[in-house]
Amino acid sequence: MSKSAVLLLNLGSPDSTSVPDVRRYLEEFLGDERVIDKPAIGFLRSLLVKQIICRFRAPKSAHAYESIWTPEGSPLILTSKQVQAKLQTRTTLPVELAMNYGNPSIPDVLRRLVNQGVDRLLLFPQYPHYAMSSWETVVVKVQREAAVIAPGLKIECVQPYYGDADYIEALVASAKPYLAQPHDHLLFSYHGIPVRHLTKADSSHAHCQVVPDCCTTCSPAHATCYKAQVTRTTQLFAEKAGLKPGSWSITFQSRLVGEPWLSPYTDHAFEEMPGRGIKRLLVITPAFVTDCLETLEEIRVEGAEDYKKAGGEDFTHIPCLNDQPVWIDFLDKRIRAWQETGAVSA
Ligand SMILES: C=CC1=C(C)c2cc3[nH]c(cc4nc(cc5[nH]c(cc1n2)c(C)c5CCC(=O)O)C(CCC(=O)O)=C4C)c(C)c3C=C
Ligand SMILES: [Fe+2]
Ligand SMILES: [Fe+2]
Repeated sequence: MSKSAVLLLNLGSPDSTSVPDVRRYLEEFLGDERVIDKPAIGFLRSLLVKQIICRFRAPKSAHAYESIWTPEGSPLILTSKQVQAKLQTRTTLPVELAMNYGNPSIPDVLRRLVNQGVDRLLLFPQYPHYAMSSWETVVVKVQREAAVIAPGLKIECVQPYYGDADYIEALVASAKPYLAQPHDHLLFSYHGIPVRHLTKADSSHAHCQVVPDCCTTCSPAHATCYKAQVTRTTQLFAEKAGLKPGSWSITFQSRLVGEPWLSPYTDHAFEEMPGRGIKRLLVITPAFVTDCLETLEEIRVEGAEDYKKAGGEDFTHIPCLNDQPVWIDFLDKRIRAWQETGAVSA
């Protein structure tokens, strides 16, 4: 008899905030050829990542992690485990959790599933949008590891759900109490990626950044276009929440130096918005379903500080979906649809 299971996937965190642990984590993460994909020659990339980026970045990142760390560890891992536990109370299928980098690791979880006799697995990336550096890399990693550890395992994968009506409904419901507060503007701050990753993901090389208004002009390229997908999430949110035109905008955060990343940049917006009369700001971060370093430190701590320094008065970050009932409902509904009909998209 066939035995199915579900695997929740997210990015991962270092094991601790010590500089060696953070450096090891960054080396694994940034050493991924789908995250930092230049230079193309493997050993040159490894040299760049290990010797230059991680060496200098690790102490700064360790310090940032210290500011958000909980007594039980990384907020991203802790919340992901809470989601796993809550979801497990809703379904008879085993629900597992793995991180692309660090622990719980993909090979460890695959071994456990094989020992339980699981032969059909639903991957559920905790990323609403496709990006080579997030959705694609974690799915490819599971497939690559499974080919060795669990060659008989049938793997299926929930497709990016950036436009799924249930996902938008969950996001709007979670934001509702904050939208009811007096505010001047709602900023959608998405994790950035290098612009080059967009054009690389467009296999036609004839749409993204070529066609005017490429992200709102219908194209098969949108199946792998991060910018088109975050634009769609935002438009659908604005419609569902009844936002007034001009009362919201999109920016991109968390860029590294060295090449152009998606713009406008979130940190620039925090600095210039108060000068335009935006004194009460709401920030939502839908690229992350779980609060993590990038939301808790970069937005809630650093962002609020920069915004207030520039003359802003009131700054609120709307928490990610985390383990809120609306998010568990969404995950549960998609898992049931797969169990009943094999559907991996809405
Ligand atoms: C080339 C660099 C990076 C790309 C491309 C990138 C894309 C990307 N990342 C996420 C989600 C998360 N990123 C997180 C942290 C983080 N991201 C980068 C770099 C790139 N990300 C770095 C160096 C770090 C580590 C922290 C730091 O040193 O600043 C996190 C948080 C992890 C945590 O432990 O809390 C998440 C989540 C997505 C969705 C994405 C592409 C869209
Ligand atoms: Fe990132
Ligand atoms: Fe586009």
